[in-house]
Amino acid sequence: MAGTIQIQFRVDFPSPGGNPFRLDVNTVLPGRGITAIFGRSGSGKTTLLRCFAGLQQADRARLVVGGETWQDEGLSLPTHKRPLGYVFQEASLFPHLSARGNLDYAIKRAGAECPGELIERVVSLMGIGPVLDRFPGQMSGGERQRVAIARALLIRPRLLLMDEPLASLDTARKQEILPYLERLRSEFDMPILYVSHSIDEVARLADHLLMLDGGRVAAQGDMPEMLSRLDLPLRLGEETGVVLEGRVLERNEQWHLARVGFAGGELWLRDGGDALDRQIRVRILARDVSLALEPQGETSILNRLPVEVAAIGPDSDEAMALVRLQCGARHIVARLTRRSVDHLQLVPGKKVWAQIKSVAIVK
Ligand SMILES: Nc1ncnc2c1ncn2[C@@H]1O[C@H](COP(=O)(O)OP(=O)(O)OP(=O)(O)O)[C@@H](O)[C@H]1O
Repeated sequence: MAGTIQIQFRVDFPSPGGNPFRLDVNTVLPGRGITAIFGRSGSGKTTLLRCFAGLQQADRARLVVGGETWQDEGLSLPTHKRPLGYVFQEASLFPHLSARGNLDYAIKRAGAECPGELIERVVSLMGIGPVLDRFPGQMSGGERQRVAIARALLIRPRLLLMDEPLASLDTARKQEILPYLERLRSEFDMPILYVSHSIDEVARLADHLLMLDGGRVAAQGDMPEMLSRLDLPLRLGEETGVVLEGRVLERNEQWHLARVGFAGGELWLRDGGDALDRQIRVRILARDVSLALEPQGETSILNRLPVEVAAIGPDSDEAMALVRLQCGARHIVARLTRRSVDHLQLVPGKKVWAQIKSVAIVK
């Protein structure tokens, strides 16, 4: 299984008088793209990343990255011999060194060849040219974090671990740094494991989603598909929704709208300035989807799609229910009152019309 990441970790934290915790994970992850690790606080996300890095002792451990065994019975590469980058919530830069000094230090420490071209490429990718001579105390939180990511990239890792890299930043700084992470995903062919609490970040960045619950893998799979499942302990409440990947088919200048095609049909949405044929991700929140039995007449709603009820599940709010809808080859989710589900006599297999109030481009 070259090109994959095979993991098996078992860690026990005894807790005298409290609840002991066991991380018990045995799975295979994709060897490319961004895998988001998602789960409630205390589900074991950081412990799992620490196992990857060899920072956490495990009772049982096996780690094979792209065909290379980093850990198995009788073998455990020490942390500094594992070709990985680790980015934490707070950029852990040396305060007495400039950004450039921090990068040089990391390169020397890794003892690896680091060609000038790679340094230039990484500095430009992370947009840190203007701050190279500044010290961490003279940079914004977002700039510091970009330097920390650049530092991780310069050791030419085979795997990048990111533990809530945006969690300490305010919303504006998060928005500023997200495009850099997208470029990182598209320009560096390296698997990234990305721990996040934020479904917005997951929707925007992830290709694959690993859900942890109580130290175990609750589920994993393709990110858009995972977000449409009702059987997972995602508990996103108002933020429940799906992500669809589509292509810009038409841009209407008069109305500033764009027509986007996806595997389940077409949607009109506010033109986000994306060029024709460009691949984009859109997010449809379940609360913005209502259902009708007939293709109704006049309405202000732009998007109305024929769908089939695939499943009905509970919501975190007792008055509400989630309805998973098959829409061509994709799924969308509607959040309705339980009364409406009853009133429309919704059952799996029933054909209805989904009216979508708002579709947002994920950016
Ligand atoms: N060194 C340790 N000794 C004992 N228990 C620990 C240790 N490290 C973590 N734990 C416990 O293991 C469980 C998982 O912790 P972990 O930090 O991996 O969770 P997490 O999913 O990353 O949480 P959060 O989202 O809050 O960061 C928690 O119950 C935690 O208290």
